[in-house]
Amino acid sequence: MSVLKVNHLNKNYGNKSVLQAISFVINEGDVIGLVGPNGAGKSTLMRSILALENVESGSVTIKDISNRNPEFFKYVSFLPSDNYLYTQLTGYDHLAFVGNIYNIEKSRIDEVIDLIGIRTYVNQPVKSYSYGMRQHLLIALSILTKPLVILMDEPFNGLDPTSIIELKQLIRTLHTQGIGILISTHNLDILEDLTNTIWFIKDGELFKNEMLLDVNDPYQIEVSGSFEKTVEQLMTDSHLPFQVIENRILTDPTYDVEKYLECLIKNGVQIKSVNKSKKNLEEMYKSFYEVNIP
Ligand SMILES: Nc1ncnc2c1ncn2[C@@H]1O[C@H](COP(=O)(O)OP(=O)(O)OP(=O)(O)O)[C@@H](O)[C@H]1O
Repeated sequence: MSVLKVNHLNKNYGNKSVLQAISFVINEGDVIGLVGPNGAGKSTLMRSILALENVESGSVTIKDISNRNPEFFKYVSFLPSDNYLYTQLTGYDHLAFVGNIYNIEKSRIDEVIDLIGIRTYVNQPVKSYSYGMRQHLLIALSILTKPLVILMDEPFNGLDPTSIIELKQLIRTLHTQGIGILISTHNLDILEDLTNTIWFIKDGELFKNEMLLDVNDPYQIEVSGSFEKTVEQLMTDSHLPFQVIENRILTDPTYDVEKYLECLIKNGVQIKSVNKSKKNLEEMYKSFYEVNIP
């Protein structure tokens, strides 16, 4: 079910168009990676969704409630890349403050403290927190209201490997609870681990990854079982170009995949699966943004 709807958003800074007719929908449980080079407009998009920017045109709604209506913020929360915390106050003060605004029970605050694992320091002033501890508090604040959608701007920055693993796990848990998550990050490896849905921003336009799947990508044929000749030998005999990686054969996209299958089946090789081989995200990024590294 669709939750957040962004319709035809346009945003300029002076004469410069930063967002151009951006439209999309975030559905329940979506985990979407938002990728683009520095200055591409990722933060501007998030800030525009949250009505922190005046946009030229377009609309943003959740459950048909506009982002111009304060009720919108019951359902959407933001994990900012900048650390907006009051250093004299404790972590608990922050949670209680937000809890007060939204009438949240103390038991929910306790639940979140344990879920995010900040119990040992939540009563200390934020000025004594490390960067990672502050990030954990921001994450706790972002889920306190049980939002339907969370926007995360560079959530992995400054986290140690343990915290990265924990945050990835938390994102997976939020996903299973049906929360839609839009994550802006430069960390392609982490993103690739979390989701297949990657959106690229380029020159103010949004490109969804479905558009980037290349019809010329090779197939991967996974095989199993024992056979007289090695798979390498079979492929060589068939004069079909191929690569073998463990028990997977990568086809040459200029040849029909059926030819490979015919040859394998004829020789008694068991086919476990046939998939379009997805380029890894770094390769997709390089080809989309025309990054040439000699
Ligand atoms: N307040 C502002 N006034 C004028 N131009 C701005 C302002 N904020 C952002 N911009 C410009 O808008 C464009 C998009 O910036 P934005 O911060 O959204 O990019 P980003 O993709 O989040 O970049 P990064 O990966 O570096 O965080 C950039 O060209 C930037 O210079």
